[in-house]
Amino acid sequence: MSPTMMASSLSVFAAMSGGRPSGGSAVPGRLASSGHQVGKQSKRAVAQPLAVSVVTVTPPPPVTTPPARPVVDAPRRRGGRSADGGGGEHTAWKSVRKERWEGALEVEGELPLWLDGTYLRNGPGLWNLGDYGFRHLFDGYATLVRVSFRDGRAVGAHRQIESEAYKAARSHGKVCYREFSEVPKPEGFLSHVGQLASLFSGSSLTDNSNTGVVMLGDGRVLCLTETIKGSIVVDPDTLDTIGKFEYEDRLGGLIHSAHPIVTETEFWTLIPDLIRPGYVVARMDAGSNERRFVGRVDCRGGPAPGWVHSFPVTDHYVVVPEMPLRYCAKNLLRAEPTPLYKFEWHLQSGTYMHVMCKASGKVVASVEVPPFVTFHFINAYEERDEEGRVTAIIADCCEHNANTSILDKLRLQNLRAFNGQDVLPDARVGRFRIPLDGSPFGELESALDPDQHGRGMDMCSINPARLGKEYRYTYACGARRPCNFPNTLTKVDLVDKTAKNWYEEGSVPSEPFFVPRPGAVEEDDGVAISMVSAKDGSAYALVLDASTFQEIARAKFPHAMPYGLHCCWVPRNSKNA
Ligand SMILES: CC(=O)/C=C/C=C(C)/C=C/C1=C(C)CCCC1(C)C
Ligand SMILES: CC(/C=C/C=O)=C\C=C\C=O
Ligand SMILES: [Fe+2]
Repeated sequence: MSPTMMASSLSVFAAMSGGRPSGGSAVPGRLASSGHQVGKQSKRAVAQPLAVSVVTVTPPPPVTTPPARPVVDAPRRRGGRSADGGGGEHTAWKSVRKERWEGALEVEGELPLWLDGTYLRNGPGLWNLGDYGFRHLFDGYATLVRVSFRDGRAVGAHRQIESEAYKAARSHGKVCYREFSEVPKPEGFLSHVGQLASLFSGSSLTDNSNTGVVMLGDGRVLCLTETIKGSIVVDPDTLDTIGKFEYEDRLGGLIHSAHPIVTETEFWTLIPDLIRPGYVVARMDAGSNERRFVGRVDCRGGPAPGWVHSFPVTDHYVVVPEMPLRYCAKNLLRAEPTPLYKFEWHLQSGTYMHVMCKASGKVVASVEVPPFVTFHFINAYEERDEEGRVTAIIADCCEHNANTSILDKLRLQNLRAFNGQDVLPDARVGRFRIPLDGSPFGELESALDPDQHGRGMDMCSINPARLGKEYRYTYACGARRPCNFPNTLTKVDLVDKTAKNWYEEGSVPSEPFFVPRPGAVEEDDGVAISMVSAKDGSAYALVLDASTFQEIARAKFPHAMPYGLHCCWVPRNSKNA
């Protein structure tokens, strides 16, 4: 690729800074259209549509399971066959077998009567197209799961999100957009040129919103990934894909943090700027589609901003992390994945934490910290002295001991290949202290002995009432060794520095999502809900008492369910009800 082409391709990854486009003229929200190039190119391919099973709505228990019809679960040419000694792959890593399903769930135990609303979980649940298997956990097409609780009963459902990327793959039987590691195969020189052109505009990037699901302050439910075009509005009851969430502003950028901070009144996001390395901090009011520029953080290291899958806020500040695991424009354009996919490890460039005042947009601290690797920040809060002055920001994250190998461990081949060996890299609750007195350095330490949670730590939640405030508990996935993936649920007490753990042999639990009891005063008064893929191929929503961390009930799906990522809670009395 010529330097000119590379420069123009970079421009589409620039976020507007200070209200002006930085280094490029593109307004990517406009350019990222329906993937015209992809459609044209795909016409030549032999259409290989995926079979789609019909929706099944079953009455309350007893539940009869309709015969599962494999739609997309065929032998892989790539992506790895079972290497678990012949017992078959764990269903956590097998593609969802039905396009959509709904039905009553059999409940074991007693669901609390106050639990009245809908738990939603998003995640990459479909990793196969015909006989082609995807490479990485993060590549899968989004599967949205719903468990609605009322009067001690539970109804479950799941459905594929109808992103452009998924619909194109379904009609053409192949990957048509750039996913986390998968890239559409070029068909000859001309289409290769077309691909480069579409990359420059951003139109070849995926809108496969397979990562998060959030309820905005106005009740709209949004599924998200790291591409801005992959912000998709869904109906939490039918799981219908309603349409794209259009950001009605000129902030630009093609990628953003997968985890905005969402409250009843606002939405905070980070938009990395790959041209002039930095981050734009933006805020959107509930009920609006317009992000407003708040401020900009310039990177202190280079050559690109650090990956910002998530970031934390306090009541008055936004914390902007600058990890040595940085975006890499060259890798974004490659056809084949590199060991760190779209990223590069730049230890020598330094590691920083920046703090921006929410009200003024001014950077009030920028400190160097020890290197770290995280996907997920847990929470942050303001440390104050006796006079009530803020002296420092405390920020906690699920920290992978500055080791990027976790990305490789999340390749499907590795996840499917568990043979009893302990191969999950150690992780911990990393606690940053960022002084606000102008000191150049911040601290990073383990918040508790990582052995308390088996040295596994990711996929965290907190009581939303403690967002940005001093807090005591986080719920996350931990480990019982040996394992190749977090296989426990853990409740971490950051004051006592202890953890309570839930474990069931061979089970793969997903993020334990905290739902507060209405009217609760205590921070841990509520439940933690996790979807579990069990060793025997069954799947259920596990409801733990968040205080004791003991099981209260499980609501069983009549069929297997794959692993999934993040969740949200839609209370029955929300604007959606
Ligand atoms: C599931 C999860 O945690 C992360 C998903 C990340 C994705 C899908 C990232 C996708 C990207 C592209 C498709 C191109 C631009 C770079 C990058 C943000 C990595
Ligand atoms: C599932 C995961 C990490 C597990 C490792 O311990 C990370 C998911 C990241 C995206 O949301
Ligand atoms: Fe995430």
